[in-house]
Amino acid sequence: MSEEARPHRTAAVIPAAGRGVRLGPGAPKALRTLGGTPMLIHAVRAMAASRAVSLVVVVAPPEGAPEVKNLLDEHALPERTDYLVVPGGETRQESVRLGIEALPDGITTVLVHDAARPLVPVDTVDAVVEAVRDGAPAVVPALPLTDTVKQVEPREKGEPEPVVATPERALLRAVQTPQGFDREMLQRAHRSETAVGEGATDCAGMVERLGAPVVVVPGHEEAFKVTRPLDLVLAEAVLARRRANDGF
Ligand SMILES: Nc1ccn([C@@H]2O[C@H](COP(=O)(O)OP(=O)(O)OP(=O)(O)O)[C@@H](O)[C@H]2O)c(=O)n1
Ligand SMILES: C[C@](O)(CO)[C@H](O)COP(=O)(O)O
Repeated sequence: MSEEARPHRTAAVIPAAGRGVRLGPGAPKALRTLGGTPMLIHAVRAMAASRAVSLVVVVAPPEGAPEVKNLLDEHALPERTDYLVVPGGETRQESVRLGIEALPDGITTVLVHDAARPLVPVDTVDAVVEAVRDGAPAVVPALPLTDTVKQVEPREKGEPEPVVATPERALLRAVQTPQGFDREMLQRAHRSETAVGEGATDCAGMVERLGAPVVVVPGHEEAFKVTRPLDLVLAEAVLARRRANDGF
């Protein structure tokens, strides 16, 4: 089948195998609740809300895969959305690779979305999918920064760190997820020794290491990552406001 005739099929891979060390003691972060529902379920629903997404691959904590499968069975997804659960790895990058390896034939576009970004709006998801379908091999949603950023020479904790540069803030963006990819490009990045390795904190950065173009579309304030305890307070407030606005 020619490239033009190939139907687009989109899957979302959700790495959810992290511990959530920065959030503090408790269950693995993806299983902690937000408004009474596990964060992971919010993230899965956020992906399934896009009509483009026909499959969600959840990468679960290795020992928690059966529990995650039960959770997904309990919380209904739209009928058009299938899901798979696979056990994760030691790092986010490894977990994403395991998720990609589980993708069936026929998927052409892949979203990679942190379980730790449970509140991303569907418009942001759709904007990413659209940009990939329009031909960009890698797409990231991102926002301009509000703080000024300094590059430093790292020192032991608590020691003053010398500043070496102040990048021009107007040229910087804070990158969110879901990040969207042409499937072959994402697979190439995860199989490449050049792309895999130290300092690659997102998949788009790995694609950049291959010399391929990555483009930015507007992100959303509510797509923030739940990383520290205060983020959880904010996430509860955003969810409560949404529920009040929706009248349930
Ligand atoms: N071995 C890992 C580590 C992280 N993740 C996932 O990658 C996403 C982004 O990672 P982060 O926010 O750093 O989560 P944690 O690694 O859980 O957090 P921390 O670094 O505080 O432990 C999360 O959905 C997390 O579950 C994963 O699937 N496998
Ligand atoms: C992928 C990411 O969310 C983009 O901002 C981020 O790099 C993940 O970093 P983490 O340290 O694994 O949370």
